[in-house]
Amino acid sequence: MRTLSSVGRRYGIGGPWVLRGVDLELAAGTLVRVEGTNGTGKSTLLRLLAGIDAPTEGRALGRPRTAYVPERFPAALPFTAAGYLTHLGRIHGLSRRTAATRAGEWLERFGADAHARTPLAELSKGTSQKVAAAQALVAAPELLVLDEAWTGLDTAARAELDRAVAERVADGAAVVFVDHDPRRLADAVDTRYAVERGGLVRRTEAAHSAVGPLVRVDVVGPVPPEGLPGAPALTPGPDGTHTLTVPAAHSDALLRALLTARPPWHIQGVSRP
Ligand SMILES: Nc1ncnc2c1ncn2[C@@H]1O[C@H](COP(=O)(O)OP(=O)(O)OP(=O)(O)O)[C@@H](O)[C@H]1O
Repeated sequence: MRTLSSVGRRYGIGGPWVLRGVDLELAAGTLVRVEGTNGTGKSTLLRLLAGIDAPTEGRALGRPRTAYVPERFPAALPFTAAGYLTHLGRIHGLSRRTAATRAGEWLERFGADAHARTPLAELSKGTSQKVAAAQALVAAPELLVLDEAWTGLDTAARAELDRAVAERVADGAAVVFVDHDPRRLADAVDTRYAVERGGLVRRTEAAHSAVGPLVRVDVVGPVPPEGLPGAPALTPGPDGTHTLTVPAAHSDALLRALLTARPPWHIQGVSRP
């Protein structure tokens, strides 16, 4: 339904390649997680998949009806929350009445119905993030691309977005997401990819939840090397700290690798997440 074929992307003439030689075929009715350390090109990949950016080389094929939630939602548009969602629904081909009904339903599902008539520019960050999620769901897209769409949502809205994703997949859509929580939708993910050194690596091991309990390791050190045991999910923290999360079966090997790394790592703590 959407395919990237030998895709490369760089910004500016002669700039470094952010992605190169990327092949990816999205299938209908699948949930795909994209991982990778900070700045590796996850957002770039998602924008290419969503079709709001074009490859510098290679080809992006397939034109499913697509919706996208960016990392930062451009909220400074002259609409109320409900007006904006209705407008987007109309752009996607819904009748005015259906668009307005769906807009109301999604605002309610995300717990933002009290702000239906609030101008976008006056919404709190959390509510704006709810509108960002709602705008992507209003027209039941065939391809849904979520770039850290859970960030900034309250617990209930995060759970609602999990449900909405599961519904889209059950309805035959492809959903691609990036999220810092390694457990996000772990039971439901069909395929995981990591963006590494400009390429895309398919993760073959099962999703974390399927391999038992997780271990969390808090470390301070340089940017983590690639290829650590257990393919840990990485969350950067303040002041050079990182949190690595791996299946418990890989934690001893991971700790050994961190302790013997050059330059060395300082392990601050090991816990159950
Ligand atoms: N519009 C742009 N113009 C110039 N450089 C860009 C642009 N967008 C991204 N980049 C660069 O491309 C590289 C990859 O960025 P990208 O945002 O895709 O990574 P990411 O993995 O999503 O990062 P993060 O985890 O921090 O969101 C970075 O070096 C970034 O500075």
